[in-house]
Amino acid sequence: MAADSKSDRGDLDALMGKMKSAAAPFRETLQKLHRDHAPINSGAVASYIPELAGASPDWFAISVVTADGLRFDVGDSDRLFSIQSISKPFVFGLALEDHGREHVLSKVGVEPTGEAFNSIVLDEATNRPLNPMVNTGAIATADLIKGKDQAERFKRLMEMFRRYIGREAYVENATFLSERATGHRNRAIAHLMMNFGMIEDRVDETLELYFQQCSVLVDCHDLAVMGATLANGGVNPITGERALKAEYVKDLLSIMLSCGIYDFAGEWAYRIGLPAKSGVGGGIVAVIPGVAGIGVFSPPLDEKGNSVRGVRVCKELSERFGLHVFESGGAGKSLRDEMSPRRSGS
Ligand SMILES: NC(=O)CC[C@H](N)C(=O)O
Repeated sequence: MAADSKSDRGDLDALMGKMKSAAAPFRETLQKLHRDHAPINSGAVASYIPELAGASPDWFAISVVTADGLRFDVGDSDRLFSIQSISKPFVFGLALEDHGREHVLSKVGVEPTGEAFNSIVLDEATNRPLNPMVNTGAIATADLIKGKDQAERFKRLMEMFRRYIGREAYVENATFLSERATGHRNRAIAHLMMNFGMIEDRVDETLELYFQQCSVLVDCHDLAVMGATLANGGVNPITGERALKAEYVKDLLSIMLSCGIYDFAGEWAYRIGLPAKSGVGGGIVAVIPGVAGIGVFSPPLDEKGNSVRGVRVCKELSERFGLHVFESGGAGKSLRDEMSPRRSGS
């Protein structure tokens, strides 16, 4: 997308949150981004979970929420959909809070798989799934969530999502039941891991919890708030409530950067360079550390299970604003520093 440097500057100001009055040009940029990407008609809506097949390929939203609480929403930004795999880093964060880093890492690794999200590959040398962003590792992570019984584990999960999205979190029952009835591959994965002693023997409970976390309803704006919460050191910038201990924010972001986009993660890190997570419901959350969260929602997926429009919108935003976390300009003097009013002291 071509744009003169003057309007880029205005967009940047809005993104920086330095002047509330500069918000309008950035909103226009997002509207144009939405208009430009709406005609894309490649990709296919996920259907392996029957309930997802009813999504319209035309639903499309882009949201950005800055770490200091400015909000930008275009398109179908309040249409609810199931969070699916985007739940994975956030549940991983709760497991870290429940057990600490070393115990969690003894149960699930942090190596990219280069495999599809539902791959059955496990690290037999260390007796762990490879990372918490693929189904094996996410089921092992759900196994770690503490609670005296299933109800309490579920409540703690919902409470965690509430802190990130700033309102009560709900599971969409139809999606949950649909995946529970058809999730034979995940069931097989869980039993295989139980056989190897990678997870405890409450396998049905843990699978329920995993299917429930995937069925949490969010809209695109919620995704941006979740991303902004991570961008803001774990504190939800809209409610001011802490959702994650500050010490674990980097755990989530590093694993999102290396493993969040499955077998496209390497290319994503190279080209787009933002910690991110996608889900088969069509959502993508991306984080500009210290600056903002980005949410994109569009159900048609590419062959790797990532939203086609979502990947393209994130790529365009990253290139246009130089958002790659390793953007040249110097480690200490990066654009990110300039973009954060608090860090730059302005
Ligand atoms: N990539 C995804 O979003 C996958 C999540 C989905 N619930 C599954 O387990 O298959």
